[in-house]
Amino acid sequence: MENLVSLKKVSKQYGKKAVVDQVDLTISAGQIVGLVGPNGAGKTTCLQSLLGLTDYDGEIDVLGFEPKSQRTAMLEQVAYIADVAVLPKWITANQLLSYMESIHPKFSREKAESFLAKTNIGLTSKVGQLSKGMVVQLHLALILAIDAQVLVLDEPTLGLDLLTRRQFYSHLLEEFYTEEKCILITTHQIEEIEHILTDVAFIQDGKIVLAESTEHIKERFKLVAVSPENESQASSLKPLTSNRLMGITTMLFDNADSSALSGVGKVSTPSLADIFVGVMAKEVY
Ligand SMILES: Nc1ncnc2c1ncn2[C@@H]1O[C@H](COP(=O)(O)OP(=O)(O)OP(=O)(O)O)[C@@H](O)[C@H]1O
Repeated sequence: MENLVSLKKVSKQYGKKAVVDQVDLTISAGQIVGLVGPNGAGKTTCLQSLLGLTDYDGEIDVLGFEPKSQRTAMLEQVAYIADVAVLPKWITANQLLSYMESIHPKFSREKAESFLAKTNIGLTSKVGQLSKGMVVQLHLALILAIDAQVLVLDEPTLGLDLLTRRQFYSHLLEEFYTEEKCILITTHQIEEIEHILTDVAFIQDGKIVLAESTEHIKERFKLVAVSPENESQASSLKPLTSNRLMGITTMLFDNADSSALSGVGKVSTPSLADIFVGVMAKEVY
């Protein structure tokens, strides 16, 4: 697989604090990577570094460009939705399309219009007259109409209702994603994107604490509902976390022997959210 994005030992300090700390990450064509971490973990700073929006130490390569020194050329091939994305209230959808057409060589007005035709946004609608969800849809129409190989999304569905969030991700897969492209996405709502992710990177205190394909991660971690008589035996297998609810103890294991696990209870595959909580707990305690 062709590498589209790579970060090598990337760090960023604010004062004495390293908010991004020696981050290594590569993203290849066809990958949809979730960068997941608690508030203040360094997700946005990582994205800003790879978009050349902030200075950093270390090496970043995006489609052969160095973001710090070749930002303008790089951004012709990279599309980006920021969590603080703001469009001016007075502008109409039509004016926005014309503006994008005039500044971006890879923007297709036809694509944007066909996307907007599936929404309630008219070409004469002003941004100020749209709901929050509609503004995100308008933004998405602009982004999806750019023939970019790399798409970077920072909390793209923040503040949207469940239906609009689902719609956002299905549009993303249908209208943008192909095997030649990659998507890097940060979100707190991991349950909602786990079905579309090919890979996940967990970040805490600026450090990547786990980076794996979702396929491999689900083979590696197991959840076991342990019956009371097997609790001490299960504990000796060193679970990452242990939770008791209505008399049943559920333990999360990382790389434990599968026959030993099936000997102490009912084994199932955890969700990415379960794994995230387990890995973060291990890093904290
Ligand atoms: N301009 C800045 N000056 C000083 N500190 C900053 C600046 N920008 C970010 N930080 C700090 O860097 C750390 C990482 O912030 P960042 O926004 O990257 O986190 P995040 O993982 O995106 O968080 P969230 O999920 O809350 O959006 C935080 O401790 C934040 O306070």
